[in-house]
Amino acid sequence: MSHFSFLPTNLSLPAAFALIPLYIIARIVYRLTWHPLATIPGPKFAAATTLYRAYYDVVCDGQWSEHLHALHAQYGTASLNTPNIQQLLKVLSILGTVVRVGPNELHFSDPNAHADIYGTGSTFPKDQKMYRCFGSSKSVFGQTDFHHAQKHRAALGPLFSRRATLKLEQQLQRHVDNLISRLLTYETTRKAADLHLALRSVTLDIVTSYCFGSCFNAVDYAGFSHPVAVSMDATLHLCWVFKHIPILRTLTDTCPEWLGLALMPATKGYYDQANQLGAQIDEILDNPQILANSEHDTMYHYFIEHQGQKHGLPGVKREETQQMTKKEKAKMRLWLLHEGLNLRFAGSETVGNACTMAAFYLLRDEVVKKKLVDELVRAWPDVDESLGYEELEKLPYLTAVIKEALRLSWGTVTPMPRVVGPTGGVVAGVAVPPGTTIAMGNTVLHRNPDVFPDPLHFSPERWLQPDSAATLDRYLVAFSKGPRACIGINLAWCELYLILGNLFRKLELTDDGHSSLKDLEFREYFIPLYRGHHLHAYVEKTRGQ
Ligand code: HEM
Repeated sequence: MSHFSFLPTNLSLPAAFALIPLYIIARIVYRLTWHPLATIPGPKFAAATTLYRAYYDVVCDGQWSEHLHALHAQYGTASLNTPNIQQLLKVLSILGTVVRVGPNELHFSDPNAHADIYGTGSTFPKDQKMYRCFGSSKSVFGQTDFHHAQKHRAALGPLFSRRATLKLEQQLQRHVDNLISRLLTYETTRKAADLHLALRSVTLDIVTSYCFGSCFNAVDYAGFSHPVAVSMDATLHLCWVFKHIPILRTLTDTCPEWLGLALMPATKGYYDQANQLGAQIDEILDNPQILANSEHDTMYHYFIEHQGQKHGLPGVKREETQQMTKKEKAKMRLWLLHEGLNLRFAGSETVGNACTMAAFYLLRDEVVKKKLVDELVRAWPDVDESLGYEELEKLPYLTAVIKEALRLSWGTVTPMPRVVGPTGGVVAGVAVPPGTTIAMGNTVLHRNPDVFPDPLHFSPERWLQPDSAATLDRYLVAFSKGPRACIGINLAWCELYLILGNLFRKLELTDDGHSSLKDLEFREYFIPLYRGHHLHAYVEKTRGQ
């Protein structure tokens, strides 16, 4: 929102240049004094310029979400300098729960703010300034406009319904069985397996075969280090550079690959994935009949089967793709590419992180691990039989372990920004002016000691209290909430139960002794990128049960 515009339009070029510093100074003065957010506590530098945020995003290598904790602590006790009693009361009522973190941006810490920003009934659009940096503006995730996104979700939603997930459970189970067999090969070598990469690989295989009908077999790759599984982290840090210098995003999207690679070698992972997925899309658009041979419905079936058109999107019938003009095909290709790249990413890193976090804490706490294993053995006495998702989800301790792992793996770690509409909004009792960007980070809510006492302690027991479903579940926001919540939530829950249930029923895992809490420090690039040693474990087959 620009509240300040004073430059005359008929200036000569040198005069205009001479006025630029004046314009910048005037804008800063305005932001610090007359701007509608001027009375909200927060660092003056952040109120003056977005360079403040860029510093924590880019220079500090993804440290914004950590810094937010410090800001709320600091501005919860800040001394006030307000000119009148109304303003004083206003500031006192919001003190500590909201901080002005940018010229036009507020961050909230009041637990109730989450529902106001993201919950049922919220129609705030996503903030384009951030979401465009991911380069997937045509995907469900990248659609910032609320109503457009709802159409898109309606077209893709059935692929991720509970029914659709249950239908494909056996396929998921095959990937999990493969993971268990691969991990068992480490029993003979007596080497510790990289669980972080193993779990990332199985979730990558699951999401790719679920959404695209084929996968990389990343689990079979030596050391679980398939290039795609590894390259996702290698590319992600560029997103904040793209956010603060959007022209670089445009250049990456439009320039030839060789030039993009020469200018930014770190984009190789992105190009590799885009090329691989692009080849599959081309094959389907050229010969859509191959969809008929697919073992099950995929993302392509949901778009290239009239579903898209039904919901007002550029969907086509299978037989119609051959009659599409070159331009229409290119449009369709880009759309499918954005969707595919996003689903591959959204569906593998997140589930992989949650599983790794569960394993990390279970391997450090014998008491918690034993409770889980005892429950699994009771429910699943014969390990050679299989136990399905619908049986596993009835197990209270396993469910509590998963919820606690979701809480401490955060889901996304970057506060997801939304923009208040032209009539303004109210968040946690604070009136927010039109056009303001608002957000509340999952780490801030999941670490709130009033909601989750001793928040950094992994305690499945907190989810087993008689009233926890009523009191705690609404504050577990790893999947976000409301109309823009995670569309893959059913698939994710199914994966979490199958992977963790099988892992801790069939294998005896022992930490290799090199992991510590320090390894949980992360760089924040929408999702957490852990800095430390990957979790490794010695693997044995479960015995005597
Ligand atoms: C533990 C696993 C997962 C977690 C914690 C998680 C978390 C989230 C969160 C927090 C959002 C909201 C993002 C935002 O508002 O910008 C989201 C959106 C989304 N997720 Fe997930 N996710 C998980 C698994 C999956 C899976 C398995 C898929 C599909 C393969 C998926 C696909 C999506 C999509 C397409 C969106 C965009 C929805 C929209 O913007 O309307 N996610 N997810």
